[in-house]
Amino acid sequence: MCAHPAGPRHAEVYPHADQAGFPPSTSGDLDRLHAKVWPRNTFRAGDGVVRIAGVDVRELARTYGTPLFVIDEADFKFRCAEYAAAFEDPSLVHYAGKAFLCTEVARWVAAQGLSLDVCSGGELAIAQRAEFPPERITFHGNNKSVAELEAAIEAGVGTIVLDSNHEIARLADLATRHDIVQQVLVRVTVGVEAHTHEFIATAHEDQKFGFSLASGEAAEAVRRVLNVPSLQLVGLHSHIGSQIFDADGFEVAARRVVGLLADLRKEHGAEALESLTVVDLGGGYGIAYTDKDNPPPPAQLVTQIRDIVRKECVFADIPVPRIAGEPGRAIAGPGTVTLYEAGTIKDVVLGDEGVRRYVSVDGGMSDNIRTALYDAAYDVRLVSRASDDGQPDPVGAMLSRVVGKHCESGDIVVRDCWLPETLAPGDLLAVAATGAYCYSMASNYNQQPRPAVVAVRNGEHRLLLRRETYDDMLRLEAS
Ligand SMILES: Cc1ncc(COP(=O)(O)O)c(C=O)c1O
Ligand SMILES: N[C@@H](CCCC[NH3+])C(=O)O
Repeated sequence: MCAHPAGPRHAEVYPHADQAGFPPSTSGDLDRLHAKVWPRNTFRAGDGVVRIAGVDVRELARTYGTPLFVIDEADFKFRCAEYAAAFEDPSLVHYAGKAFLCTEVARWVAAQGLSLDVCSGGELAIAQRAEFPPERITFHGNNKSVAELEAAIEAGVGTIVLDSNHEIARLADLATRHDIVQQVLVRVTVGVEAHTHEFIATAHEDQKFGFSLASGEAAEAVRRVLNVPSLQLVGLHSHIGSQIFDADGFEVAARRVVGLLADLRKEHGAEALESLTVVDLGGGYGIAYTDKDNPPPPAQLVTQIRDIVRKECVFADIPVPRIAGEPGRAIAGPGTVTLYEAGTIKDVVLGDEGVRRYVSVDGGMSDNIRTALYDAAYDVRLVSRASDDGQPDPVGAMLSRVVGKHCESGDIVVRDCWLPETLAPGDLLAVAATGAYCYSMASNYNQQPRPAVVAVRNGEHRLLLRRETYDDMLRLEAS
């Protein structure tokens, strides 16, 4: 064991330590749970063991096994309420179910008065199972199938966001055949380069979503919709990307959408656009994955966006629309952690570059693909005990890499982090802020069953999704 985590040994052995930030200088630092990164109701008790909403993580692991997604229910609901207040009307907040959706979560969202954004027949099926009020459902997607569109109509989905000319034709036909008038939004590609990872930016010209504003496609889509009696245009939509911290991209998007609105009014007149009362600026609100991330509070960002829309509308002399949004990550992400059990631990000597400690856990890229896909950063902590285990000797910190159990060297959960030198197989690790796009992007790679999901609240825990079994996977075998 080294004398002190910040001692010279670490500077020599880990020249690349800056990737994980400075080494923690005390066991307290190693064990710290930064408030902006961890679920609101998480704390490390005097015995060193972490409780989430009053529930001991060891009890969760014993009861449900690991890997395990643990949702702080109150945290999720708090964030729903925060966005409802920021948008000044809960129904204008369309929780993006792609971040994470199961029946119980859909019920929470419904009970909070929020609307729900679904982007597939499968997400719609969960919403229906939860008896989510259909008029508060919005259906998204660049390639909704005819069957999905039909299911949406039959479910009475409130709005469908149109994404292509083929879809306008398909939906017009289906709505006519069902003898209904379907409310729709037109998704506009505003040409914004959002400051985020290339794979999660969605409003630059060269990608698959929406109708281009610059080329006139968006205005042409509106013309088409206005000519179809079975479709009613109720709004314009824009989504610039995901994990965005600053308002600049949203502001440009808002300005361009309002500009289009003004042009449309000139072209078609106020009466023809009477029903067009909503501008939905999508989701994308960023969250803190590590203590280096500083996302603005929802109210601040939403207010900035709303102010821009109002100002632009006054300038263009058009009525101010209702402003809707679609936060997914910002509601589901921060309140969930993934619990893993540490397995094999290897110290790999990197020549002149020191040693890298590989800590393997019992999950990996099958329950969190984000590190491999987007080079995402996460905060990970030992949670089943204090680093020093109550002993007086200071504990060393090892620059570590938390990896999964898959046959893939890119199977990394946390690329660089400091973990106690005393970490041993059987210890529990928790990775913070895994509520969005981890379970929902999970796979069965290497025939790994998907983890269970539990909710914790007021010292109690309950299962939301059970762990997959080998039988669940084998049931697909046709012979
Ligand atoms: C149309 C649309 N709305 C909302 C979201 C949710 O985004 P986020 O989870 O970043 O808030 C997405 C995903 O990026 C999306 O594509
Ligand atoms: N799945 C992405 C975000 C894309 C969201 C859907 N458009 C992520 O994990 O960050």
